[in-house]
Amino acid sequence: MDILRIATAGSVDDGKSTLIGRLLYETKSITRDKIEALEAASKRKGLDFLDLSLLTDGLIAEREQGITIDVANIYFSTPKRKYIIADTPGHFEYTRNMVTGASNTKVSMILVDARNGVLEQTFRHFFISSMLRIPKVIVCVNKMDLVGYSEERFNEIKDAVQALADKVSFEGQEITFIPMSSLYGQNLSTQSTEMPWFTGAPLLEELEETNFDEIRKPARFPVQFVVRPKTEEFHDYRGYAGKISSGVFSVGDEITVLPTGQNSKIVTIEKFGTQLEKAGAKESVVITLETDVDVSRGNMLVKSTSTLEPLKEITARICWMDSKPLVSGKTYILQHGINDSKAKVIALNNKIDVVNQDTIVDAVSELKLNEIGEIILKTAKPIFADKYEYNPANGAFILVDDQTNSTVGVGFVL
Ligand SMILES: Nc1nc2c(ncn2[C@@H]2O[C@H](COP(=O)(O)OP(=O)(O)OP(=O)(O)O)[C@@H](O)[C@H]2O)c(=O)[nH]1
Repeated sequence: MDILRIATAGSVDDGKSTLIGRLLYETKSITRDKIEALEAASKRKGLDFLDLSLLTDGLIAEREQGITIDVANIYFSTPKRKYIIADTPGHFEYTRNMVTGASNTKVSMILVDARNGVLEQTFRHFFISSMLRIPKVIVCVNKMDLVGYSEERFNEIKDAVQALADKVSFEGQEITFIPMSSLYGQNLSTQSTEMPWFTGAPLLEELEETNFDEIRKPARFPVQFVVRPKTEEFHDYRGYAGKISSGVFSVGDEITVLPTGQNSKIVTIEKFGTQLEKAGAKESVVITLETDVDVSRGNMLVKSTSTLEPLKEITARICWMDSKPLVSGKTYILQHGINDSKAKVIALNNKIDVVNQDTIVDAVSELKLNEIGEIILKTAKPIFADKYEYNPANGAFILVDDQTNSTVGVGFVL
């Protein structure tokens, strides 16, 4: 069954947990015992209605103990498809956690509290959704009950968000606006009774209708391990084990080994002892080749029809995650898939001005915690990355501080 992966974002108290909780409730994704636990927990809080926000994360017990979880994947399904919602609270975690699932996140839901309208966070979330090339953004204008279900207020917010979108969205990105009340279930799984002026689809229908043909991505296979059994029988065997990062490889495909540029042909693709005709992104396989080429851990096999140029100088957009700022001239460890290399920041081109909702500020001297900017890196070893825009699965990397060993930035190749 088709799986749709959704990222959610909003500011504190916009009603994200309530929205997701209600979506689970209305799609009957919650078991009877959980509803009973929810009723009891709501009652203990002195509420005379179901506090659906407690459902999110499926962590009622933990919530009661006051434990907060920074990211949770929530699963539910309808007869049509399965859904995975990545619920992430702050903007910082949002960036980091979205990056890991970014290449297959198809929808980003951005919540706006109808009373507050557009905030700095809205711009940030919009910007990140666009930067991550998420094809569809649904702007959920929530708490419409608190503004009298006003069409005028909805249009005001819609215009303001559209103005942000005009600045940062990419060609082909779809943007949809839905006025809703998560608390009262207006425009969640059914058409709102309070907002007859809204002619669009409710949220669930919008999600169900979302359809993205997986664009053909270039085939990339980072070699994690060379299989060379030391027995007589398998004396000549050479298998290359790893996880396909994007695209599809088939038996008979002409491939090129990076960085050597040697060419060969795929003879077998094996997965857990089964021979496959072809395998695609995220599958862990062992590939054997027709000729004896020089392949070692960290090399990459690509289809010869869509090979790539190894990079030693990388222009990238960086989200900075460390309290110590990024400065020009400093050297970090760049980790791209299973490969790493020393990388020196040779230029800091610009940064995003979130406060003034502008995309570019030139001539910057540093990138502080949570700032996003464009830099140029020089690496000691070649990196086999695609442009993120062209192939997200092979276009992102992290920067690690070699002193503290912590991840200090996430980068997207431009
Ligand atoms: N009136 C009204 N209140 C809502 C609506 N949606 C959520 N709320 C209330 O707003 C408050 C915050 O809701 P949550 O769902 O916890 O918000 P959140 O965005 O998940 O908040 P964090 O978990 O702190 O990020 C709660 O008191 C909800 O009951 C709505 O549509 N209308």
